[in-house]
Amino acid sequence: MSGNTFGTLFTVTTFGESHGLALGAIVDGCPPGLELTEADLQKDLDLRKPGTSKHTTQRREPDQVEILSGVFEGKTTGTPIGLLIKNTDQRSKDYGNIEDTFRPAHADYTYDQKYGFRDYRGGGRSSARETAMRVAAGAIAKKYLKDRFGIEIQGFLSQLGPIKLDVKDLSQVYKNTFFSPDPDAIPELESYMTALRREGDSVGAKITVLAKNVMPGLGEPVFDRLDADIAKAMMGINAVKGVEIGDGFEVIEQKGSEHRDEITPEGFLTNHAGGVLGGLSSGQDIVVNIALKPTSSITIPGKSINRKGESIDVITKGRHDPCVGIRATPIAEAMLALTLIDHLMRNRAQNADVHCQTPIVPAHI
Ligand SMILES: C=C(O[C@@H]1CC(C(=O)O)=C[C@@H](OP(=O)(O)O)[C@H]1O)C(=O)O
Repeated sequence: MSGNTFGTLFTVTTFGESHGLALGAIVDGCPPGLELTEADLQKDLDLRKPGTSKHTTQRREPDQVEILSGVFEGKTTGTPIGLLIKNTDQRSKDYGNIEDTFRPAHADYTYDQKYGFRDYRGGGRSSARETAMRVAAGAIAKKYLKDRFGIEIQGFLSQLGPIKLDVKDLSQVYKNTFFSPDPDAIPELESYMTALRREGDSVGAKITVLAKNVMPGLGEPVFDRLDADIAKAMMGINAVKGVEIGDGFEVIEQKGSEHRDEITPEGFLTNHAGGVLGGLSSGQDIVVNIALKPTSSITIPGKSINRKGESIDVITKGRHDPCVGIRATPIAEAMLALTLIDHLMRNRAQNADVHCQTPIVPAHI
């Protein structure tokens, strides 16, 4: 394996580079009989695609997905689902000066060290453009989880640089290009981003993703605990530098009496654990937070070296996101959906005939 396949029973293999002909994926292990059309995938792809706001990259890609196989008469057949998105707006000349130099904080240097050379056009395989395929595959997982089990996945922007967002109205998240759960904060986000763009700089962000109505018992201790696999899924997204489940790093200062989620027959009293106990889903909401670093492609010159190892100043050209976190919500949702569907399949394979005598406790009172 060389790192381009995710999952064990429900698998996604992606291929493609930012400036190549196309991006593609093979989704294997999808149960048969799921009603599926290209529109189901396009909805999420349209949320992620570039060029929809002045605060994201100005590259314009329709990200029109084609389902090549695995669906017949509107339903999945249980055979591999082939997906394709053609690249249409490559501008490779912007990368002429990147061929022999390494942008600080980008994958340029490490790709060259590992492979000896790289497709430098648009970042090649290391480009966040690759995440389009995860979103397409994740939309299949989301649909199955929702249609068959009522599991709902919802993400939102919870912080952009210094601006922390309150969760005021989750129904507004997909109606604004920031994925903000606080519509009142949009003017502040707009002016922050406008100033940042003028400086030619970039900034980090935090995304929260929730999964509701997950049944207890998903996850495979000890190495494939659900939280461990969620962390792997999230860290595999470009620019992600941190993952927290539930209270995350806040647990450091908590006492056991504060942190524990007490259980009553009517429901759990709190959810500090973020829906995972002992590496298994508890039936409470799964709560994941991820930290995305500031985009490395910025127009402020920075010190680096060329391929000969000589000192140079790098100036990045091209069309880039000043905050990759702005478009990361659908990507994080997709990766959580892919992790959950894979564990659902795995749980079904081993434990379909298990009966636990204890009733399932509601997620919360
Ligand atoms: C194209 C997308 O984002 C790209 C992500 C990206 C990078 O280095 O990650 C670099 C830019 O590519 P280009 O210079 O070719 O425009 C972004 O536009 C996308 O998300 O679909």
